[in-house]
Amino acid sequence: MASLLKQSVKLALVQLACTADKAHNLSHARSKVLEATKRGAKIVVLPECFNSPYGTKYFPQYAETLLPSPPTEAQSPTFHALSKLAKEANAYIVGGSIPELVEEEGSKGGDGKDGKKWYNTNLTFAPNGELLATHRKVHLFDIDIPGKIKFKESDVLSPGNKITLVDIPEYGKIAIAICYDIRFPELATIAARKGAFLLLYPGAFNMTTGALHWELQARARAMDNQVFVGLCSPSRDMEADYNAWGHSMIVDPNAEILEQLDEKEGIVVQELKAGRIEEVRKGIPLYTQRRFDVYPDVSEGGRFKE
Ligand SMILES: O=C(O)CCC(=O)C(=O)O
Repeated sequence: MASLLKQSVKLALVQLACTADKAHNLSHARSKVLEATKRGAKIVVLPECFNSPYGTKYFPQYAETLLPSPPTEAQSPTFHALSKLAKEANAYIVGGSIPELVEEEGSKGGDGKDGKKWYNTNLTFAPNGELLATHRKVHLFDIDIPGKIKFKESDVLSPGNKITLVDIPEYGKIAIAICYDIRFPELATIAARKGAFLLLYPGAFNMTTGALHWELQARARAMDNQVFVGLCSPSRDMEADYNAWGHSMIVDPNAEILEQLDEKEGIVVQELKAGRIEEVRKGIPLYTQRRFDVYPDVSEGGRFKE
């Protein structure tokens, strides 16, 4: 059987200390990505909102315009910094996420936003500096756990509307989604059934749900789908408004944690081995045991019939 991951590859997750200074965040990200590629990484991931603080009040302030693509340097310094960096590092850069602004001319939606829409958007670049894919966070982080945490991204952000699968010719397909997206297993399952060997989630869980669900979600998505999973967080800053959980980690297709950081800044680098997915799937052959005569294949748009 052909290996889903065509050849072994080193994956790096950069758990970056993100500040309120965008220019600093970009140059700091550059030095950490170059550190990762010196260690042999060929795919390097940055965290959610790596160029800004995380919080609804910050999204409009830090947002960049990405369309029409390519944007000018003034419209999106981050687009250009990542594109240059991918070339310099000679690696695929999965650029975490940034707040994106889309202005629809002449449209005033009556929502007080004057035709402006903001998204939480990933940009992924190839080693030649070309933009390979964008993913706008599909599931917005709206939660309210009394006495613990209340967050409502949808106060400001609009949701994306697609599953993002990126075909990397030398390695195979990777899926990119953002943070809260991990809580929706259908998205992961569809990506895996469409042939992804790796699910990547730039994310910034918090002190409440991080402790409860971060590792569990990572291992669950790997276990359900028998693929590699990478979660990349900012490091924790107790002086910031939002305290990220950290604990970036890479999980293998058998749901074993290959490496996990603590809350401090750091880099995870691990080799994803070609053939490992097939080895795990041979041992526990879920892929040939599914019962699409009993329940539908969500990756084929099947509907449940009673
Ligand atoms: O799902 C969670 O508990 C946290 C999600 C989150 O922090 C985010 O989507 O940014």
